[in-house]
Amino acid sequence: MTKKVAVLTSGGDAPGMNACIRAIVLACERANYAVVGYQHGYNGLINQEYCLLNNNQVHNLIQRGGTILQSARCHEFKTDAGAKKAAENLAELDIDTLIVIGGDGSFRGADHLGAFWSGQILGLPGTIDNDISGTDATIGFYTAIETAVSSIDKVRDTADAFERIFLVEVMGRHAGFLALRAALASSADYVILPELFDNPETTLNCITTQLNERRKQSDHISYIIVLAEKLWPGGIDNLAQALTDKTQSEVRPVILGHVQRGGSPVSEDRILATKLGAYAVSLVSKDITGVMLGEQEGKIVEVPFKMTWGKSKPLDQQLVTTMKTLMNERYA
Ligand SMILES: Nc1ncnc2c1ncn2[C@@H]1O[C@H](COP(=O)(O)OP(=O)(O)O)[C@@H](O)[C@H]1O
Ligand SMILES: O=P(O)(O)OC[C@H]1O[C@](O)(COP(=O)(O)O)[C@@H](O)[C@@H]1O
Repeated sequence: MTKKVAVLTSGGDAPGMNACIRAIVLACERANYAVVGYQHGYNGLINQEYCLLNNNQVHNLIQRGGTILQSARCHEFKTDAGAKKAAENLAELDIDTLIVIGGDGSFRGADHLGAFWSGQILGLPGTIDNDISGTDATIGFYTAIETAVSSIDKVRDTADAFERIFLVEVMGRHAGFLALRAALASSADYVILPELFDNPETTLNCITTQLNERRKQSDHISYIIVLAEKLWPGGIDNLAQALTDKTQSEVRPVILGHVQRGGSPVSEDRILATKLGAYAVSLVSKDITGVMLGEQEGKIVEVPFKMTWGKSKPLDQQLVTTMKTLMNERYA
């Protein structure tokens, strides 16, 4: 074995992380590199908790959600002592390359580790939120959209049957990528996004105006509002109450929650994960470190870790315009 590669998954798990691990293991086997899987995110690095990976472990894996290495958040890794311990453990195992599959927090961690360990560190974007600068999409994003859309389709069935207003909260941490796409693809009536949120009163007035316009057209309407998480002051129940008070209508809140993190990855996530995983292994022994590998317009790009969380990634402006025309500003 000429090189030793380690891989871990960190932060919020995302569908496609397993597909990525599989690609790394198979590409390493082809290159005759040994592969170590650290478990429980950065906790595994600090506690020297690992397993050897070969093609037996990754057989029949590409379609499975979650991550066979488990994921976690790890406060100790943010300290110098934690990162130093991780560096010692990597040196003890003679690791040449560490591949971190995770979100922007995990890349801050990877960057921090680089101050204590001189081995090669590569990052692969894995999060349902798609909130990482430097890549058009993240592993898990497409599956989470499908999950949210199929759930909202079901909500619409009961919303129509009862002619009710429904609020559906989707994940995204502080970013609206998932909410915007889920709302458009499920033909929701209104979407409340962090990037465009003005204030509660303005938003309530817009929704009420829309409802009044719709009621002029028909006495029997249902109405679906998609809400990005952590956005409405006091949470989704407060919004439900405010809407009930303002419209005298029945409003029901639904929080999709962690359902959006699970399930079998859709083909776009499997392909992105496979492409980036195999490409990461092709960089082993090259003089490239401290970068995330992302995809921009179909091409793989190498983005320094510091650029992945630096500036906030903009929403697709064409989608925003479409959303405004067909949804939020339909009667403006
Ligand atoms: N500033 C930081 N310094 C060192 N490690 C960090 C830093 N920020 C995050 N991490 C590590 O990365 C882990 C995952 O980050 P988190 O933000 O929770 O998820 P994600 O990677 O999905 O964005 C954290 O639990 C911590 O171990
Ligand atoms: O699993 P937890 O700790 O409740 O975290 C929930 C958060 O994790 C996510 O599902 C994924 O976020 P990260 O990928 O940044 O970890 C967010 O959408 C959500 O806000």
